[in-house]
Amino acid sequence: MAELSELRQRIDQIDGKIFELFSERAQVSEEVAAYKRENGMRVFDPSRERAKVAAAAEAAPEDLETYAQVLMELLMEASRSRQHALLGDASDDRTLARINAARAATPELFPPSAHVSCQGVEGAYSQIAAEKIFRHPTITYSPTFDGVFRTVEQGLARYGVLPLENSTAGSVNQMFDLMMEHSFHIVRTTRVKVSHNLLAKPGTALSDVRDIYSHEQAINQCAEFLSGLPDVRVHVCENTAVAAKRVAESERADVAALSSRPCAELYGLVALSSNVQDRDNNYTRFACISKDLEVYPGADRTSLMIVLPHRPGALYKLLAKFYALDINILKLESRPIPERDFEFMFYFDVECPVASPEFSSLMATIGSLCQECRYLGSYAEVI
Ligand SMILES: O=C(O)C(=O)C[C@]1(C(=O)O)C=C[C@@H](O)C=C1
Repeated sequence: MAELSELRQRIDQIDGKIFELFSERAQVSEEVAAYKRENGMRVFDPSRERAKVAAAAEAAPEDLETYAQVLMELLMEASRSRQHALLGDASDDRTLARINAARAATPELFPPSAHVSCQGVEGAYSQIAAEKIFRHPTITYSPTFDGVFRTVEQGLARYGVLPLENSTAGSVNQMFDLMMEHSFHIVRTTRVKVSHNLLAKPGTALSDVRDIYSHEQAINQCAEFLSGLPDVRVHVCENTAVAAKRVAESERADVAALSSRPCAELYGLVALSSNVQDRDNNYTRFACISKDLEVYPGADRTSLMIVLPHRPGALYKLLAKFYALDINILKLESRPIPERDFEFMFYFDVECPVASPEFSSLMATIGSLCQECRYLGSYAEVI
């Protein structure tokens, strides 16, 4: 049997030849790009690619068919990315044209003040988020998340601020379900440090408390603290500020709310216990939504909602696209699509400056990999 070092030498020689051919292929692909520019042709040619993948499977030994197909797809992925980079914005992709038009029409500066819709009542964490995003927001409150989407959709408020996810409890699933039902764009995101406190009316002792109100996410984030209070019933309500308001307005002296410090002041409550969340590095991310597409300078994140064909490798190919363009995925969430059996919507947040050639290449080609691709916007996150 040959020594491992000898076998590796042979592999190195083969790889050397492969990379020589790979460079040669890239040069020919550049010539194809030039030809396509001259003749007004699109970079992506699906029928040619299908034929190439079939030929790769045919040429490979039977047990290597799938690997050969994947290799061919990756080669063409790299080749297409290169062609897109060379041809720049020559693509006729409509989404890209819409994004570029929005970039040109959006003012340089993010508005310091605006009419903003938030869910809940005064004191909600969404209010804190809105005040981080805008210097002087004029906030109106809607009882539901759906109401915030509608207010923005109908042009009754220019922006809406909605929670997306929490570092301890995960995604706000309802938000991703509502996204499928509404038309909107994302123009900014921010993070708010969340610290929950058990608030009650002055005079209530911790041992008196029988019922606790809060938002589902806050309840999840304080699971350990709540498990230490066995005789207490926990009730879900719209948000943590609503919970505090309900306690303040209650006739009873044995109720409490998991809520924020500002809500204690706002509703005349006192903290029976402070910072009761399971983890101290507890953050919630909020999105600022608008009706029209606005892309401000410095946008380096993009959100997409994608439905993929039900075929082996569909998600893999999409991930390979991000990989080939060196685009980092910040978030990937999947939600079932209502009324479709086990079909899923994939929500992506990716990191890629909107002015980069990689972004143009992504937007010009992503449509070919998806059944549906909805572009939600490109934006910066304010810390
Ligand atoms: O044949 C072409 O039209 C090419 O641009 C080359 C190539 C490839 O790399 O093989 C790249 C992109 C197309 O989608 C199809 C094939």
